[in-house]
Amino acid sequence: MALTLPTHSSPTVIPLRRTPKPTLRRANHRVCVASGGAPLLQVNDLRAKIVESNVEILHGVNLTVNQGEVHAIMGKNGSGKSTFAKVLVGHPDYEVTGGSVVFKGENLLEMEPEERSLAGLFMSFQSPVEIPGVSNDEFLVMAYNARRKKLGLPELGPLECFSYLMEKLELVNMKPDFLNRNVNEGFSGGERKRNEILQLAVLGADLAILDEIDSGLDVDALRDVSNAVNRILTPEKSLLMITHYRRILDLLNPTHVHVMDKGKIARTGDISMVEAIEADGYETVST
Ligand SMILES: Nc1ncnc2c1ncn2[C@@H]1O[C@H](COP(=O)(O)OP(=O)(O)OP(=O)(O)O)[C@@H](O)[C@H]1O
Repeated sequence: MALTLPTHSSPTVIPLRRTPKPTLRRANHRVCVASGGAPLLQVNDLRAKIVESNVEILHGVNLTVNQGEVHAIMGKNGSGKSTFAKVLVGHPDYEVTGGSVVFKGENLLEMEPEERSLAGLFMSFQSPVEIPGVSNDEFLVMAYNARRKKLGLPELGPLECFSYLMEKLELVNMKPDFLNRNVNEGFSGGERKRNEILQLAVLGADLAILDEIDSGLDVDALRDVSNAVNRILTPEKSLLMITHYRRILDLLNPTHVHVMDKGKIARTGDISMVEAIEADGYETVST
């Protein structure tokens, strides 16, 4: 299923950490790639609509994420950030109506949601769902072994799985009791978010998409989650996070910050752009 990589006009930019003033660029302004890793995700003119209503939400998103980069997407409520993330993982509520998405050299849009996950795409949802009747450890072991199989690795037996899961629990600073409980059933909002990061730690991913992982977390939980994400990230792995808040950006140190507006990436810059947003709102950075 390998495809020729398409040309694209994604907003790859050089992070300007020493620039004293906020850096704002038009999304279609093409400059050099900063982090220099191989392209991992290439989104070109992606358009998508809600299946039920036929309303188009994404009106031509362009974005390139290279290996080792940390991207943050910000933007007003309702600008299309979560829709973009959900379209990337193949959520059935949306239909792609145009454009292309290449992930690790393959056409992502041709893959079923499960194939996308096995290929190394992980998404933590804004509101993680419960899976009644399935314990957290059963779910994690099943998903992890499926990923190992896809990678051509032997499945882990129960004892190996147990020690692997304990190591990951420690990474996320979660109590072992959470393994015996059904996935997210009765979990508080913050516990659900922490559990999402446990899933990421267990499964591993080439690209993790975290949709408002910081919402509803207390300060300690936010620090634990950020520490865990920083420890999971390697020079080959990348992160795409959606957030409204500066605090997580300071902890995860994005290489690129994008502003989504009306279903498009309207601006791309570095973390200094967040200062402008916090001072003057999105009007100064939207189209
Ligand atoms: N399944 C759906 N059914 C109906 N409307 C939808 C659906 N999905 C998205 N929308 C609409 O599409 C628009 C974009 O929603 P989306 O959740 O992507 O915004 P967002 O930028 O993530 O917002 P927020 O910052 O509030 O989380 C909104 O107006 C939303 O109501």
